[in-house]
Amino acid sequence: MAKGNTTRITDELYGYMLAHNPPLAPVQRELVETTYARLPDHAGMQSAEEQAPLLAFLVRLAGARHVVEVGTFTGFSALAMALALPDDGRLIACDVSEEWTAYGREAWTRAGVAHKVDLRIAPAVETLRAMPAEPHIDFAYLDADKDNYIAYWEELVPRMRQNGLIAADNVLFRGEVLNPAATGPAAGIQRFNEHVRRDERMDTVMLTVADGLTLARKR
Ligand SMILES: C[S@@+](CC[C@H](N)C(=O)[O-])C[C@H]1O[C@@H](n2cnc3c(N)ncnc32)[C@H](O)[C@@H]1O
Repeated sequence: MAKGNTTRITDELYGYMLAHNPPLAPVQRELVETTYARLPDHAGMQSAEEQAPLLAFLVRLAGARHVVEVGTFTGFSALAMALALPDDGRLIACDVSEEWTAYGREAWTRAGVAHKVDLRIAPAVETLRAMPAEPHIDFAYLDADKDNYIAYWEELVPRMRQNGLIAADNVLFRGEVLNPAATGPAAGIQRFNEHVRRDERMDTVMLTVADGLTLARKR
């Protein structure tokens, strides 16, 4: 075992970690359960439970008012960020699915945060390109189609204000990043990770949170 790789995350230890995080609000828990009950074939796309308090923490740490999410699905990560935003904060949530994001709309309304979420149904590259070009985004969460991660990154980075944060999900892609013959989304993540590593506009750190999470700060 490599030095530093000291703690194997068993199910029991994972449960311990969750139990020592802020608990999900009932509306968050219900959204997780509804997603798994209604969309069992797709629910694995939902961000991991511990990412909800982490995203809320990062939104608050960044003092964010302008947040962008690329990949909303049934709205779990958007709900966590919207709950953490101040009342005049705005989250632009990008997705292509009316069907999946409808679950999110319902949960955001029940949570009393729907007024903070501006859902844009369109390919996310188009939504990002239509946003003001100057640096104004405080926090961005990247969690959509992996082949386009570099395109999303290139639209986001110039629009991030100094010290603004980007969190990119699935950067370990269930370990497939190690596969030299990887194709499809895994290869997209491999290219993205190399691209990010060389980007001198941002400070970056890759973490073994959930399926791998890269955090980046605009210099
Ligand atoms: C991994 S899921 C997002 C999970 C979500 N962040 C959550 O925690 O529940 C990826 C989402 O990206 C969306 N997506 C895929 N291609 C897209 C594109 N070109 N533009 C915008 N959204 C896209 C899918 O519809 C899907 O809802």
